[in-house]
Amino acid sequence: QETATKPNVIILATGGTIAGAGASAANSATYTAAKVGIDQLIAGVPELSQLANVRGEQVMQIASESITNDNLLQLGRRVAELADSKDVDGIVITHGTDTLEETAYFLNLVEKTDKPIVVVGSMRPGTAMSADGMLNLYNAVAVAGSKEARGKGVLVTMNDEIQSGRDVSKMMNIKTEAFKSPWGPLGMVVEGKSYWFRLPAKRHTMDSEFDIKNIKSLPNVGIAYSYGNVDDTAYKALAQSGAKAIIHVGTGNGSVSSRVVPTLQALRKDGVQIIRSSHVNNGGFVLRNAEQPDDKNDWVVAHDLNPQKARILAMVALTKTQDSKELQRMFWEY
Ligand SMILES: NC(=O)CC[C@H](N)C(=O)O
Repeated sequence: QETATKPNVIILATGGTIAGAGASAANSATYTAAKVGIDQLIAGVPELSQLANVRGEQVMQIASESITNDNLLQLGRRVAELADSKDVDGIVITHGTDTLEETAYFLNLVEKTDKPIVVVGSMRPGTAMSADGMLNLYNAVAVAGSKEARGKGVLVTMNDEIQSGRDVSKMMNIKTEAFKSPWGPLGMVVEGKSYWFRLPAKRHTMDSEFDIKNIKSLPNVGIAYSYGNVDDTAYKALAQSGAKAIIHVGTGNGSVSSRVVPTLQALRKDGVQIIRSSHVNNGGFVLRNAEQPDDKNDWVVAHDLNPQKARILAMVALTKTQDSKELQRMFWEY
């Protein structure tokens, strides 16, 4: 029943394991993602109605490894429309966990609202023993409906933690404690109540210079992974396929093999932006002019952003500028 005192929370469903179904309760890892519709998901957690007036909308029904830039834009535009509505107090997005961190960071950059936006998934399908989706969704609605969550950027609620959508990453599959941030969670949500401990320091949402309403399309940005004995095949192929920027997934401090350096210098001269990130576990901590002379090569560093998050920021940034110095500024600020 609708009441004036409860917040209005919209759940936008996109698929993933939180909407997954397996053959038996023992199937925690073997199942089909994106099977269950949003109305059924909401009906499965009647306690949601104690937290908020909840309404669901099926935006897509996919496993998140298959998300496209067009899907991202479609979701981003719908979030912006709803955030503009005075009948909406908070937005929850159910999402597959594989690319959840990318979508959360994208929305964190482009949504001009201080209303809570919470992205949530699960590691086990609803049909499994000890399924985690119900509680994760309950926590997401609790946070999205709370006043304290306003203005804190896009959030992710998994495993009782409130994480910043900018920082959080799927660090482990299978485990329900899959999502971690190198800088720690922002808070906890327990029995529908949130407990906050820190705030994001980077620019986001209201304070961002990017706006989904001004983004018509996203440019082609590719990722090339580095390792011992790497050659330049992948970098050249990405450039040939029209990449405007290449995220170099370097070793350690985003270092670049001497076998690849001349190609990356040449690609930059041809107009391709080269952005150095790292493949160390948490995304690393890549500093300018350490390991490689970025000033001389006119390259950019991704700093603490992992490669997939660096790709998101590069795409969004390139809708505004083609200048590598501006790009670098954005990589420090977001
Ligand atoms: N745990 C999950 O959500 C993974 C399922 C699927 N690969 C997806 O990302 O949608």
